[in-house]
Amino acid sequence: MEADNLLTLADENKMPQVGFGTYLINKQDEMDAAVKTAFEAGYRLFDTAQMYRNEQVLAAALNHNGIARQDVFITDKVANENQGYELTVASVDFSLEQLGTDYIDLMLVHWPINTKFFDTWRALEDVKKAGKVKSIGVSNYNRAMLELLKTQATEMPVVNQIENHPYLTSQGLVDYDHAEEIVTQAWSPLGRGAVLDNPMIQKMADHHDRSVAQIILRWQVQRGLSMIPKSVNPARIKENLQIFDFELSADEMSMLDILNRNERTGNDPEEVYELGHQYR
Ligand SMILES: NC(=O)C1=CN([C@@H]2O[C@H](COP(=O)(O)OP(=O)(O)OC[C@H]3O[C@@H](n4cnc5c(N)ncnc54)[C@H](OP(=O)(O)O)[C@@H]3O)[C@@H](O)[C@H]2O)C=CC1
Ligand SMILES: O=C1CO[C@H](CO)[C@@H](O)[C@@H]1O
Repeated sequence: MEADNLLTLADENKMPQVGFGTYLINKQDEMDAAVKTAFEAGYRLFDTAQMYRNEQVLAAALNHNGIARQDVFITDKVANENQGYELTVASVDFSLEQLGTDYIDLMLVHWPINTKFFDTWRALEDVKKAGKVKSIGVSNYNRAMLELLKTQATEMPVVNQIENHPYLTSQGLVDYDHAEEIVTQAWSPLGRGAVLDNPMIQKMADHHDRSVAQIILRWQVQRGLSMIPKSVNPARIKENLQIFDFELSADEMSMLDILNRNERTGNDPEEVYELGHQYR
């Protein structure tokens, strides 16, 4: 895979820092158009999940656009309902079928669930050993969950995909991930639009002649995070990757850092861990 801005993961695999989120893109024509624009704009990472029910749609879109498997990095996630040892292994096989491939670049545990915690991870370690996935990671894990995983894991996750944007900076977790050589990857990096009308970020955007989204994504790049913004709008798909040709000052970075409100748009990982419930 040739791509700009590759990060080297702890297992030595390479992953693009900015990827393309596909949640809620389920119609084939919409996926075809989004993948075309994204690939042409330079995206090489595509983020899907068993829960999104769009693995097959994504694979078809790559085919329809003549994009070779080895030219992209595919992230997938084990759905809550598929957790546990046997179900996880079977679900990875099903995902491979849906994606029409014999390997997945990065497979994540979508959410931590107390009763399935170690068995699901052991299954991912084994499917990696079997060569079905190149790298393994987690999503929505806090520090305590990562510390717990360490007590029994043979190998640790190389990526922790978490909700992260200016209203939910989770700096303590980001620092912990970094110290443990785990790449923090921001989901909903634009807070699903919730941060886009912030008047202070707008002033910064005006100063740089950029959009608010670009300022936020650039802030994440300079914090060292990976991110997977989603858009179906061609202009927005492109602008979300045009963030490597300008820089925010230390003062601008600090200003964005202090906007944190610990405000989630999605589920609280601790609640999911305890209750093992499905998504809201
Ligand atoms: N691991 C997990 O538990 C989770 C993972 N994810 C992953 O993260 C990806 C991204 O998160 P998502 O929740 O989609 O939220 P995002 O923060 O990426 O925001 C997407 C929303 O912002 C709009 N948007 C995108 N770019 C711009 C822009 N430049 N200017 C203005 N509006 C913009 C989009 O609309 P439009 O399409 O019209 O441009 C869409 O409504 C998901 O698609 C999924 O792959 C998401 C949630 C949970
Ligand atoms: O990946 C995801 C997409 O969004 C859902 C709704 O918030 C999340 O629960 C899920 O983790």
